[in-house]
Amino acid sequence: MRDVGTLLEALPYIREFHGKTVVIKYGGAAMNDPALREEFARDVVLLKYVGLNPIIVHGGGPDITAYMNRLNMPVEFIGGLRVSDEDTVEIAKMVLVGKVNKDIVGRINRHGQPAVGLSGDDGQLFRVSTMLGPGGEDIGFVGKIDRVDVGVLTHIAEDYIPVVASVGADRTGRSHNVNADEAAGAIARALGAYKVIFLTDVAGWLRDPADPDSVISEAGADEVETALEHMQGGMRPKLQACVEAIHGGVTYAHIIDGRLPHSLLLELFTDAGIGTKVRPAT
Ligand SMILES: Nc1ncnc2c1ncn2[C@@H]1O[C@H](COP(=O)(O)OP(=O)(O)O)[C@@H](O)[C@H]1O
Ligand SMILES: CC(=O)N[C@@H](CCC(=O)OP(=O)(O)O)C(=O)O
Repeated sequence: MRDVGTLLEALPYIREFHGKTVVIKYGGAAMNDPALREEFARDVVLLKYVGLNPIIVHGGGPDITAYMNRLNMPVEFIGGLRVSDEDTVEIAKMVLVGKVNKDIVGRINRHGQPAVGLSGDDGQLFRVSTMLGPGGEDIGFVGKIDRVDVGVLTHIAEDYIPVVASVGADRTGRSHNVNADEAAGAIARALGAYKVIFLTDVAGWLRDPADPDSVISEAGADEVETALEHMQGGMRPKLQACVEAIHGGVTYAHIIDGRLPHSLLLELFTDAGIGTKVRPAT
């Protein structure tokens, strides 16, 4: 009975989300654990089967750091963004496009839906300009997405699940490393997505980062903007991306715990939402 109850609980959500675009930022723990990687791919395939239009944007920061360590390269983050010289961008591109992207595409394919991997360069999906750190610091070739070619994504999404790696070039063709949260927010905004969902390695946005039980379950974009004035670390680009997505017309942005098996399905299809939900300002 419990199983059929779960299905019945999901039905109104399946109806609500049918045909809607959901941008999913895949990163954190859900990406590092092989069993969770497999479950994530299966969940995404299920979303496509029940009529949603999932667009995947992935990170891979820990993998980039691991390769930089192997090469004895210095690793530095400012405000959650990796300081990126030319060599760092090259490593980020190799790891994200060559390794992580293909792993995700392969898994989704194997679960029964064809996926296509893209970076900002493919079909000129997006163009970037060099951005500064939160205090106006020079952080190298870190890109902010200026323009997304929505046509490329909508075209591909008709038949495939797009899987986007967050590297792209500026108008002169110079490659930049883009934080994957920023990329997901910009893509959700450009597409006018219904939702953008960030999977990460904590339970959500925590009132006290040292207290895992202090999840803020719901916040307006205005409250998030105020908090951003004093925030550092990996949650910063995520919340920034939530605000930008909401300002761009995305209805809801969610930050959820990727360590929890099937967190994506729980967030979308059950009454008890998980993590942090960011809504338009009230
Ligand atoms: N207020 C906060 N709430 C939650 N996490 C925070 C907060 N402040 C800083 N963080 C840090 O942000 C991290 C998540 O960002 P990040 O490591 O970039 O994740 P991902 O790889 O999923 O993009 C958390 O593991 C935590 O260490
Ligand atoms: C500029 C910048 O910070 N780029 C990120 C890109 C990957 C990423 O965002 O990965 P996660 O989502 O797993 O953190 C980086 O180099 O780590």
